Amino acid sequence: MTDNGILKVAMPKGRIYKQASKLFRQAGLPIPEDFDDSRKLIIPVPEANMEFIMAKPVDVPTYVEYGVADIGIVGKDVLMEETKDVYELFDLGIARCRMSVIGLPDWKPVIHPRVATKYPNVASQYFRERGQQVEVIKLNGSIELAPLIGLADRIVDMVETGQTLRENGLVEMEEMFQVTSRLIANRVSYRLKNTAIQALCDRLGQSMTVQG
Ligand SMILES: Nc1ncnc2c1ncn2[C@@H]1O[C@H](COP(=O)(O)OP(=O)(O)OP(=O)(O)O)[C@@H](O)[C@H]1O
Ligand SMILES: O=P(O)(O)OC[C@H]1O[C@H](OP(=O)(O)OP(=O)(O)O)[C@H](O)[C@@H]1O
Repeated sequence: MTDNGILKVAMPKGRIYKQASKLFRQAGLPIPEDFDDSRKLIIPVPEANMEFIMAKPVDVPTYVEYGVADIGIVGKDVLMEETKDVYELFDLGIARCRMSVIGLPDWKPVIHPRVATKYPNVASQYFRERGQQVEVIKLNGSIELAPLIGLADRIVDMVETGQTLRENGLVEMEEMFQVTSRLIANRVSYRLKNTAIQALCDRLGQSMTVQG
C-alpha cells in the first residue's frame, strides 16, 4: 500500500490511454505529451501529484485490488469479466463500444452451440441467465476468426464501428450491454487518500460537464 501523498494510477496502455490522457488534460491535469508514444512503464506526473503505472488493460483491476495502484481506469467489459474487489467510482464515458453476440448471417440454432470469446465469465453468465446451454471457448484475440473457420457457432466480442464485422461478413445478433471506461479505486486507498481521489473525481466531473 502506498503511504506518501502521490496518487498511483493504473493506466491501461492502448486505446484507452489516448482518450484518458485527453480527459485528464481537459480537466487541467498536466500530463506530459512526451510519454504518449513512450515504452516507459512508470510515468511520474509530479505537477498533478500522480504517478501512472502503464498496465495491460485486463490487469488494471488486479493492480488496484492489491493496492499497488490507488486508482485505475478500466473498461466495464474487463470489470465484469474480472470481478475484483474494488470500488467503481465514476463512469468516464470514454472508449465507448458494446459487447455483443455475433455470428454468420446464415447461422442456424444447434443443440449445444460453441461460443468463442475473450470474456468467458461474461459470456457464460449471459447464456446461463437465458437458460441456453453453450460451450464457451476462450480465445485471446482475432475472435472474429472463430465462426469463419468453424471453431465456434457464435462469438461474444466488442463492437465499436462495426468495421471488423462488415469486413468479415459477420452480423451482430444481440447487443448485450454498452461499455465505457470506469475509474476504480482500492478500498483502503479510497479511505486513506479520499481527499485526493475525491478532488480528482470532482475535476474530471466538472470538465466532462463543460465539454458536454
Ligand atoms: N473497438 C474496440 N475493441 C475492443 N475494446 C474496445 C474498443 N473500443 C473501446 N474498447 C475498450 O478499450 C479497452 C481496451 O482495449 P485494448 O484493445 O486497448 O485492450 P486489449 O485488447 O486488452 O489490448 P491488447 O491488444 O494489448 O491485448 C477494452 O477493454 C474496451 O473497454
Ligand atoms: O467494431 P470495430 O471498430 O471494428 O472494433 C471491434 C474490434 O476491435 C477489437 O479488436 P482489437 O483491435 O482489440 O484486436 P484483437 O482482435 O486482437 O482483440 C474487438 O475485439 C473487435 O475485433
